[in-house]
Amino acid sequence: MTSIHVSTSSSLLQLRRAQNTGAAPRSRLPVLRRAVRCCSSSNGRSPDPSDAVRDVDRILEEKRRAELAARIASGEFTQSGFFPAITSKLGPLGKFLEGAVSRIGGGGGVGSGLVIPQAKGSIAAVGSQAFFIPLYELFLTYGGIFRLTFGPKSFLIVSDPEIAKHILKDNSKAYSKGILAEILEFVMGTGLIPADGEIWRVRRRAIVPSLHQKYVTAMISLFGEASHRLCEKLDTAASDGEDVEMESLFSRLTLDIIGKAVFNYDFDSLSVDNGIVEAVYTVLREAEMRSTSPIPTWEIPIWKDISPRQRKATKALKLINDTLNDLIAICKRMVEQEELQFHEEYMNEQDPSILHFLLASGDDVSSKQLRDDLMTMLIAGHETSAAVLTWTFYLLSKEPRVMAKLQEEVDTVLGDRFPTIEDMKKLKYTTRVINESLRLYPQPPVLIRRSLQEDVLGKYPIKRGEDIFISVYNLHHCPKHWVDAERFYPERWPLDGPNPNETNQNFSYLPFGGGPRKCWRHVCYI
Ligand code: HEM
Repeated sequence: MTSIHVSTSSSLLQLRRAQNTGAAPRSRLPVLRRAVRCCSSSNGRSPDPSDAVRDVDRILEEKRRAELAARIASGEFTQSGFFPAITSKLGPLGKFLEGAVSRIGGGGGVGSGLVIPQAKGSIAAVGSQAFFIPLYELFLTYGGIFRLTFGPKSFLIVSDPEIAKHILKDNSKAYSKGILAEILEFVMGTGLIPADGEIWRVRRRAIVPSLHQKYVTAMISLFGEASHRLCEKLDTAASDGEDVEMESLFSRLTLDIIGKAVFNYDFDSLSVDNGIVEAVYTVLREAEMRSTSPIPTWEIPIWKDISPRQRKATKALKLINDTLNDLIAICKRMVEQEELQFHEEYMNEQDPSILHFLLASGDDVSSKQLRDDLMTMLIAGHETSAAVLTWTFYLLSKEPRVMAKLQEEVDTVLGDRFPTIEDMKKLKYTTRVINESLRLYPQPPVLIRRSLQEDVLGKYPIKRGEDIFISVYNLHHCPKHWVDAERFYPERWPLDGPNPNETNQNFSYLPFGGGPRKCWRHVCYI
């Protein structure tokens, strides 16, 4: 059998750009919406797309960028009306900025003669694009740190690796998660992603040890089984000549995996649409809506009771919390009955989940914190992984050369087997493909922070309370750092070299963040 990761022996995944449907993106930050067509193929390799078409695309893109840069540089855009204009074009992030700006105070100038460059004007020229594209254009014009100002409020956009390193690592204690924590509070509470200070320190120390080698080994088997179920679904679609939406399928795949990996729950969302899956998506959509709403209606007491959307969200959240409570109770009973002593590499073979590890280690079952952490892992692990898979397959569909090379490696290393932890180390080119996909389309494309005290960023002093967006997308596309930055080229990192990360790339590459708040996924990143 010839297979690539979640692809199938008889399926050729041809991703094609969905026409602009105007549909709102489902996730909190906009992710790729692509349609995928499955059709039969003898060997799973796609034919070369027309070079001519690609050349035309490239020329048009270059022309569009040149025009936009010229318009920004000419001062055509005026500051008045800039915010509504930019926010309408930044998609969910833009609305999020607008909403956040109307809700929180902030902004602030600088305390010395040095003034951070300030972006001005309307961005009407950028058309209907994901928000990280206009932020990139602004970065090319205004540099590694600039201020987006809207009346008395403002945000700092950071695209400079040194400044990113300073905020994320060297002086990380001086920054909190700011707006992110405010927006996610209703769903994640003080879970590991939004938490700051002592709560974060205590919980990170409790949870990260659960990701030991034995757990990762068990998880890789789980990934294989879940991916196989997806492959079967794709094979059926292929033989029926059916269109499938890969973003949705990858979301279901990662939800199924996270459910098992974190609390031993089988969502089985690839096969059925049950109430809990819908509840998870209702809550995710509510988080997205809250991040984009200019008025926080959910804070108005009476509104919660009369708004059908609010009532639906509250009901969904209750269903998830009740389910989590049941799972905690079941797991607690298992822990009480087992004779296994807790130790460093503790793992219950029937239930290797993180929840089981935490309860066996003595975590407080009745605590809201435990639920917040479980919910955080459910959301953090599932959305990001689904988006990375979708973008990677999109890129592969555009580069048959890379696809063929990857497929050859997978066939050689795996043949017909499911992958093991040892295989992961041998899948070097496959890893580079994912590294490169994460470079071109990082998830999330921005990291959000707020300064807790005065600080100096680059040469600019900043005040306490500044809201900061570190644009990972800009860092990953910076033409100064990357040769041929827009090209999908996994070979840019030699196979016998180290795995690229923020340290060996001097904070020009940080798909998993950096410093103490880095994604713990890197702990098990092989
Ligand atoms: C390809 C997949 C993933 C990507 C690209 C990714 C990316 C990131 C990034 C960039 C951060 C840093 C956020 C910040 O600094 O504000 C982060 C943090 C985090 N991620 Fe991931 N992540 C992925 C998968 C996962 C999975 C599978 C889980 C768990 C099941 C997870 C759990 C977390 C947690 C708990 C944090 C917060 C860590 C802390 O603050 O101590 N992530 N992730």
